[in-house]
Amino acid sequence: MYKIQTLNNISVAGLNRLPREQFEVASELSHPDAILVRSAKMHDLPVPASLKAIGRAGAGVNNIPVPAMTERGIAVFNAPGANANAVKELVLAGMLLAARNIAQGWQFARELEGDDAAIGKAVEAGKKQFVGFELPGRTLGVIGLGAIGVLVANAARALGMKVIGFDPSITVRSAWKLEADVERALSIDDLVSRSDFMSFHVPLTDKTRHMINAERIQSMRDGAVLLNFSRDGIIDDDAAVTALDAGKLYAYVCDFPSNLLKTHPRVVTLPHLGASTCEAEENCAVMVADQVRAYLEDGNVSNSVNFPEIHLPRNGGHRMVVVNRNVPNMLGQISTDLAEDGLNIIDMLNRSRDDLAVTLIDIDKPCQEQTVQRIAGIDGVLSVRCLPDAVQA
Ligand SMILES: NC(=O)c1ccc[n+]([C@@H]2O[C@H](COP(=O)([O-])OP(=O)(O)OC[C@H]3O[C@@H](n4cnc5c(N)ncnc54)[C@H](O)[C@@H]3O)[C@@H](O)[C@H]2O)c1
Ligand SMILES: O=C(O)CC[C@@H](O)C(=O)O
Repeated sequence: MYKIQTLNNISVAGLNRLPREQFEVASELSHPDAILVRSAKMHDLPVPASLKAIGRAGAGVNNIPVPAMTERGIAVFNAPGANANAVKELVLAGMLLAARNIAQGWQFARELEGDDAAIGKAVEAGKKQFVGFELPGRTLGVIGLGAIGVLVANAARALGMKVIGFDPSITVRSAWKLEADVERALSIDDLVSRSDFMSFHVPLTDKTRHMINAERIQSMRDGAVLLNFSRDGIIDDDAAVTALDAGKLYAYVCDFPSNLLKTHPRVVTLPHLGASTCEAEENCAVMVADQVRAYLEDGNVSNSVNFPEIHLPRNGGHRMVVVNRNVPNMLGQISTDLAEDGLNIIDMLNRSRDDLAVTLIDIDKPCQEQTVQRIAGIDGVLSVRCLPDAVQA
């Protein structure tokens, strides 16, 4: 029985991928084999010695101390692309909210008083303050052309906007999906100086924090609109508010409210709703539940942010999963220990990523605790476990 701890509400569709006969799933339990999480911050949480995997039911992993998990041989999975359409739709809504002053107009309408004749009169007198502008012909700059950025760029093209994008590490997969007439910006500075709207779809890292600051805002077109559905911290909010107050920026739409932003007349903040659709919540939960299950049951790895992709079909034998540093002679030492315990390797696969390697070894006899201890004692081995035998179909 594997134990799975949930730190946030995880869609039932995902939890249903973990059958109750094999998985105990609860928000409070001791010695979890895996944790499923959405946005809960894990940086200051103790890490149980039993933990083998973390499944992030979403895209961003800045709430998880990934390097520390790697150091302990714990796999971290996310759900790439599973909520991208949900975010894209909210970004499109955000552009319209800003361009048509929808939030401000709605607030005005909610505060109207008097009988309907009085309201009608106030509407006609007041509406001129909410005159907006249309999207076709305007330029959208998209920073980060991954799962979300590509969808946003293509949707904006379909709305008649000119689109320029910047992503120095764009994948071939994303490049194939991108509409051919999305123009490549030479740099962030090039992009910000030519855009009417800017939308950010990058992870929050030390390199992307405050990627938009006072200096970059000064080089923007007058009346530009910023959209941040990525992470709190990508934009320097103090600089954005100063520029809004000075009339340099037209509007700021973001998914991360704060005391500074929440009541500003030119800011629309939403309570981190980017991925909050039934479809996205289900997609993310199903994807990470399947990935965590595959890793716990078979050692196979898909969509990890710190482990290499590795897939070895179960063709009999008793499987051992070794996570080790990617240094010379690890396989030599592991196979020597197996041989000394009289175990024969019938299948083996080793994959590495950066400083870490995963080795799946199928051996001819059930593995003993003493063998696990010997291999765990090899300098550079981060974790070892023997898996229950696969259920034969
Ligand atoms: N508001 C929400 O609810 C919500 C939902 C999903 C994702 N997000 C955020 O959006 C981010 C992007 O999600 P995604 O699914 O598109 O991820 P992704 O990994 O598919 O794409 C991220 C892209 O950013 C690019 N990138 C990284 N650093 C860059 C830089 N300095 N300049 C330009 N490009 C850079 C990468 O090359 C990659 O192509 C996530 O990391 C997460 O923080 C927010
Ligand atoms: O789980 C959520 O609601 C937010 C997820 C989002 O921030 C992400 O990075 O995928």
